[in-house]
Amino acid sequence: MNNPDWVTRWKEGRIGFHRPEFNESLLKFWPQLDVSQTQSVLVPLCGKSLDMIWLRQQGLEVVGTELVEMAVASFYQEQNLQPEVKDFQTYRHWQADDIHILEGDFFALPENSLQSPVFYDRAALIAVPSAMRKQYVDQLLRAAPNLQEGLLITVEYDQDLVQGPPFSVEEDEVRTLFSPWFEVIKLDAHSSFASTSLKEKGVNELVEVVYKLVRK
Ligand SMILES: C[S@@+](CC[C@H](N)C(=O)[O-])C[C@H]1O[C@@H](n2cnc3c(N)ncnc32)[C@H](O)[C@@H]1O
Repeated sequence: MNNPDWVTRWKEGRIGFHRPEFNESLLKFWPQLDVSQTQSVLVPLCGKSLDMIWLRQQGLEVVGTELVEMAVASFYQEQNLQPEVKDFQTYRHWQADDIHILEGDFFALPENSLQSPVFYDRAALIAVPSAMRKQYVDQLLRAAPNLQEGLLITVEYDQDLVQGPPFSVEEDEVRTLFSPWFEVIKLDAHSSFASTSLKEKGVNELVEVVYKLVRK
């Protein structure tokens, strides 16, 4: 995972993954999670996703993690929130209105530093190159060992047409990665929009796949 590339992408505005509306699958499938007792949700590799606003509107504390300062600053600015910012050893903690973002390398977050019992992964796993995906899942559980449930949204398309990210992550791989810890339940698969940059490279259609993960 090349961190300078992400900084450059944000600087140059190459953020086709960012959506100006809430994710429809989040709205549709979040109620299928058993979140009635949950107070906090983890959003790894959160960018400036509006989905954090929707999750906050459900009464949850939101804890995002994001590498790029510009993404974090833009999130709070665009939401007219004035964050408090504190420096810790491996990350900077931003927070306003119970939306916390840990700015820094997700892979460097200390063990047990995240307490949320639920996570929401949209375009996080699929942003990670294949060689690092096991490390991503290991680190998710190392930093947030109390995770009990998650909603995971991936994409599948012909990876021969274009290098990711986003990477196409097939169901078999999702099962291999998560099934040591979670029951993997496929909730939905539907065709979805391809960003302009993917379309330019010949990807006209991709399938968005939604999974519910329940800790074993
Ligand atoms: C494809 S985007 C998805 C953002 C968000 N989940 C969304 O749905 O809009 C992936 C995000 O992960 C961030 N990122 C990449 N590597 C990271 C790392 N090692 N630690 C934390 N964030 C990272 C990028 O800066 C980018 O904002």
